Amino acid sequence: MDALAIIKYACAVAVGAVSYFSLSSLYTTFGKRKGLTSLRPLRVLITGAAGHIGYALAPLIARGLMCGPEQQVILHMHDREAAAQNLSAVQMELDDLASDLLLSTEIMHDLEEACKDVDIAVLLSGISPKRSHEDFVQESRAMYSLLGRALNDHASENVKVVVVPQPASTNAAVIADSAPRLSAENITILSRLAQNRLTQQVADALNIHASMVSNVIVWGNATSSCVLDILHGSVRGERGFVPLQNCVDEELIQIISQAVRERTASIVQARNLTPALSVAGAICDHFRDWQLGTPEGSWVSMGVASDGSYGVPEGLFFSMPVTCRGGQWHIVRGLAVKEDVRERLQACIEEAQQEQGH
Ligand SMILES: NC(=O)c1ccc[n+]([C@@H]2O[C@H](COP(=O)([O-])OP(=O)(O)OC[C@H]3O[C@@H](n4cnc5c(N)ncnc54)[C@H](O)[C@@H]3O)[C@@H](O)[C@H]2O)c1
Repeated sequence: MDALAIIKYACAVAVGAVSYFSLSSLYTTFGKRKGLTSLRPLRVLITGAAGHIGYALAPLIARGLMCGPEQQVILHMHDREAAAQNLSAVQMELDDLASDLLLSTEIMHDLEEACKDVDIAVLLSGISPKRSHEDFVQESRAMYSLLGRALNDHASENVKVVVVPQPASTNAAVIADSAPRLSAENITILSRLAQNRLTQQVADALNIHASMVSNVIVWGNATSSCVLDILHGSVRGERGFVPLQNCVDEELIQIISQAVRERTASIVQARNLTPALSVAGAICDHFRDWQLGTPEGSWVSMGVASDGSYGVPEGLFFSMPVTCRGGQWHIVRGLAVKEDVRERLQACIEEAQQEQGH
C-alpha cells in the first residue's frame, strides 16, 4: 500500500468513526426524545377515518389532546378502499406534524386487521340517513355487528370504545351484544358535543367565559330529543361556586336550549358542511376525562350502559352525568330531578328502548 492509499484509508476510517458516533449520538437523542414517556404506546383505531371528523380528529390525537401530553400513540386509520388515496394524503399531513407522540399511522381497509390490539376505538363510520328509518337502523345494525365481532376477536381486552354516528344508542347496544369479551362499561356514546355547546351557550348568555361554567348535564339519547339540564350546573364566581339556578330564569333556559338544538343547522347553513372540528374536540374531551379523570367536584356527560339510576333501565345506553377515576366512569347518584325533567327523561327512555329493542 503506498502512502496515498494509507492516507485515504485512514481518512475513511476517521469519517466512518465520526459518522458512527454522530449517528449513535443522534440516535440516543432521538431515542430520548421518543422515550419522553415510559408509558406503553396506545393503539387508537378510527373507523371512517377519511371523513370530515377523522381529518379534524387525527391531528388532535397526534398532539396529545386525547390521551395526554406524555402518551405516545399508533393510529389505525380505517376506511373503505375507495378512500385509500384520501387516507394516504392524511397520513402525509400527519407525518408533516413531526409529532413526538405519534409513533406511526397505519392505513387499513381490513376491519379485523384494523382492530388488532387496539386500546381505543373511535367509531365514526356510519350509514347515510337518506333512506327509510327502518332501513337506516337495520343497515347500521349490520355494520356495527361486524365492528363488534372484529373488536371482540382482535382488540385489546380493555379496549375503550366511543360510538359517534346515529343511531348511536342502537350501535352501542349492537357492539355490546356482538362483543361479549368486552366489558359493557368500556362501550360509550358521545354526548360531549351537546355538553360543550350547552356550556358555551350558558357562558354566552351570562357574558362570562366557558371555563367558569361547570356541571351542566345532557341526559338521554345523543339525538335532538336529549334533555339539556342546566339547573344542576354552577358558575365559578369571586366567592366560590354559585348554583346556575340562581343565575337563569325559565325564559333564558329556553333561549339557551334552543341555541344548542339549532347549532348543527346554524353551522351547516354557514359552512355548507356538517360540524367536524367541534365533534373532534368533544371526542378528545370524552376520552381524556375518561382516561385521566374528571376534576374534583366536576362531572361530565357520557352515554353509558345504565346501572338503573334515575329510573333508566339497567343496561340501556343513555347519556348521564359521570365522574371518572382510574380509567372508569361512575354515574353521579342522588341528584334531585325535577318533575318536568323526569317526564322528558321518560320519553327518552321509551325512545331508546324502542330503538335498542330493550
Ligand atoms: N354524535 C354527534 O355528535 C355527531 C356529530 C356529527 C356527526 N356525527 C356522525 O359521525 C359520522 C362521521 O361524520 P363525518 O362528518 O366524518 O362523515 P363523513 O361522511 O365525512 O365520513 C364518514 C366516513 O365513513 C366511511 N365509511 C362509511 N361506511 C364505512 C364502512 N362500512 N367501513 C369503513 N368506512 C366507512 C366513509 O368512507 C367516510 O370516509 C357520521 O355518521 C355523522 O352523522 C355525529
